[in-house]
Amino acid sequence: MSDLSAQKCEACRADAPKVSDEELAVLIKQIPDWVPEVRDGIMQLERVFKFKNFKQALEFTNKVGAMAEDEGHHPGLLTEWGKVTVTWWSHSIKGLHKNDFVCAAKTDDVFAAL
Ligand SMILES: C[C@H](O)[C@H](O)[C@H]1CNC2=NC(N)=NC(=O)C2=N1
Repeated sequence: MSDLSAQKCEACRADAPKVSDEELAVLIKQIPDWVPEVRDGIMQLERVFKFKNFKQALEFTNKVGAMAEDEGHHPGLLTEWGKVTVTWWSHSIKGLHKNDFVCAAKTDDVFAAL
């Protein structure tokens, strides 16, 4: 468990600050497999996880979904044969909040524990 994944998501209101470029540079080092990407003008974190078949991909998807419900913070999840694309961003601020880095780290932990 990393320093990030040991944290809990906090309530994120519309006026919460987005992670700055400097903060992003520090945080991303703790989740090196995630790629920051701007989509539809919104900065997001994305990682593709590979599996042997659809069943394993779906099992991972459900575990990430359960973690997200527990945190009250929800990702984009695209489940396909042999892969799941997970995308984290904060809808309320249309960008990245610390919560997204916490949940990306927790997603890594879910994968590592399979
Ligand atoms: C009302 C509810 O708490 C909010 O809509 C939460 C739920 N999950 C969320 N998930 C994400 N990724 N961003 C949000 O802003 C968000 N808001």
